[in-house]
Amino acid sequence: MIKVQDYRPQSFIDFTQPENVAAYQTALKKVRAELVGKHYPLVIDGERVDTAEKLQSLNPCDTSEVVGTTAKATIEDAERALQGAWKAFEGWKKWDMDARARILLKAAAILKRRRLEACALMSIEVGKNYAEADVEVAEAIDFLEYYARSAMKYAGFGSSETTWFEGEENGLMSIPLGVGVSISPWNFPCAIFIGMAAAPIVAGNCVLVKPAEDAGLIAGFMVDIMLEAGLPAGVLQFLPGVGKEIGEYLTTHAGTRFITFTGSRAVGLHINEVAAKVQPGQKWIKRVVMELGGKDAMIVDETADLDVAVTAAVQGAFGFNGQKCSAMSRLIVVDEVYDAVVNAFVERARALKVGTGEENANVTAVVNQMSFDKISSYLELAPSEGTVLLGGQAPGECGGKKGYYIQPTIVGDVERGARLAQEEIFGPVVSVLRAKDWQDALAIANSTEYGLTGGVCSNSRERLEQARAEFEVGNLYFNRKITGAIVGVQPFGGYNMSGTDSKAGGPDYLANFMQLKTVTERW
Ligand SMILES: NC(=O)c1ccc[n+]([C@@H]2O[C@H](COP(=O)([O-])OP(=O)(O)OC[C@H]3O[C@@H](n4cnc5c(N)ncnc54)[C@H](O)[C@@H]3O)[C@@H](O)[C@H]2O)c1
Ligand SMILES: N[C@@H](CCC=O)C(=O)O
Repeated sequence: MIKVQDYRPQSFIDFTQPENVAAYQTALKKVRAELVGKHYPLVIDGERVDTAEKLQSLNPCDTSEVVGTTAKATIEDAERALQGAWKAFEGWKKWDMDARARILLKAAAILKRRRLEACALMSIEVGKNYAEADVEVAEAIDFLEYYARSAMKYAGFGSSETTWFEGEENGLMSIPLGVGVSISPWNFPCAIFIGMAAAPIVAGNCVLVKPAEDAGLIAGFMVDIMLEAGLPAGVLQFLPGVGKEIGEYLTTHAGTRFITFTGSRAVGLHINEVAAKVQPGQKWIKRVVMELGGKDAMIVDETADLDVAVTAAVQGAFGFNGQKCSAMSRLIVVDEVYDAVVNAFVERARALKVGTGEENANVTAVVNQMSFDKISSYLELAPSEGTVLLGGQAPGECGGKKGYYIQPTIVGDVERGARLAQEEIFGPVVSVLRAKDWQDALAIANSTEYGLTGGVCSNSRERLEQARAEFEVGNLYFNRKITGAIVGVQPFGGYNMSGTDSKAGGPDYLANFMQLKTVTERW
């Protein structure tokens, strides 16, 4: 058993302090000097492997800038990585749990030292402002620290309780699954990327990690940290590439034991389907862990503190431009306070500054052309589905820089069945819905197929308790924003079409990557 203090989440950097802003700006300069323009090859069996074709990472806030490149894995690379990982698994599965956990703790220590570099890189690569980048890197450190400690409870024989039976020893062993594929999104390209790799790895599995096409550099940065921390060759195979090519190949492959996927509902459901089909030579049912999208709502009733509600709405809707699965994309307000809440919400949102991540703007550019086009199409739809109260334009430039800029947008009086109220837009666009009363508000909140995050701003104990029981989401928040779950504090994940409710950063998350063996010895 390793000797560590109890897990405590990282605190966040206070960017109201000028010295912290100055430190961030120094890190931006360092990253511009040392990491921008860098190329990350694949890592297969501990070797750096380059490819003829490359993937480019563009700065979304200034699309004339190529931030850097990664290799682009081919099917042959994916096949080699899979075979190599199975070889590495033979050794890795025999490591003591605490020895594996030490590698995560060492990686966390390195990341703590390089915290601002990781932040600055994300400001440039995906347009995160300082606080959003910092919260994410803190989460990445937390995942490493938390999963290292969680692993302890699965170590050895008898890690789960069984009932005593006279004349026998009975016990449960948690054993790793084998080799899996981890496919991650671009919106939390540091924390989710590393959390989805570290958890199966510490449990004794080997993992092929496929980062999102738009955020390969921060992924490469994190892989370097894991290797520096001492991860043996083949345990983590780094395979930047195209989802439809190598992602499809690996999720279909007979040799893939498990898939951990975070991304859109459409891709997730497709993977779920192909993974369910047994391929020739396949000897297991693939384990699939899915974290998908959301259409998350916050309700404000007539008993709420309106200032608390409006602050929560602005933070939940526009943090990282609404590009969070947890983002408040529906604000449901009871009729009695509708005008007061909506007017205050619009005024607060109007004050948000649009600009680059490096300038620490409140709202920056969305990640890529595809997102820009998709969000723009919802902006075109908006006037026919409600009243555009703020924004509504996609200028595609800001301060003389061409980028994927969308104005923070609020659309009032959207009907519950409208596309704006049902489909995940994944940008700075909020639909406001008017509810007759509290019961109607709760019914509206539950009228989607998703079930990820939700919130209630109310001072009615009875209603909060009703929401606790009946609001159909995996993460429910009262009288605060509905984003920003902290590892170990608010285990995260949704149900219904939002995923398999696997609860990243929760006490049982590692069990997703293990199987149990019951062993009985008659004395
Ligand atoms: N529930 C959560 O915890 C959570 C967290 C973050 C993001 N998300 C969701 O992720 C989405 C945004 O991320 P995105 O745009 O990167 O999602 P996406 O589904 O487009 O892509 C996610 C990953 O899947 C890969 N991929 C694409 N097609 C594939 C295929 N056929 N086979 C295998 N892999 C394939 C991509 O290359 C990428 O790495 C949103 O819907 C958001 O809600 C959910
Ligand atoms: N865990 C993050 C959301 C991750 C999805 O994008 C939050 O709680 O806001």
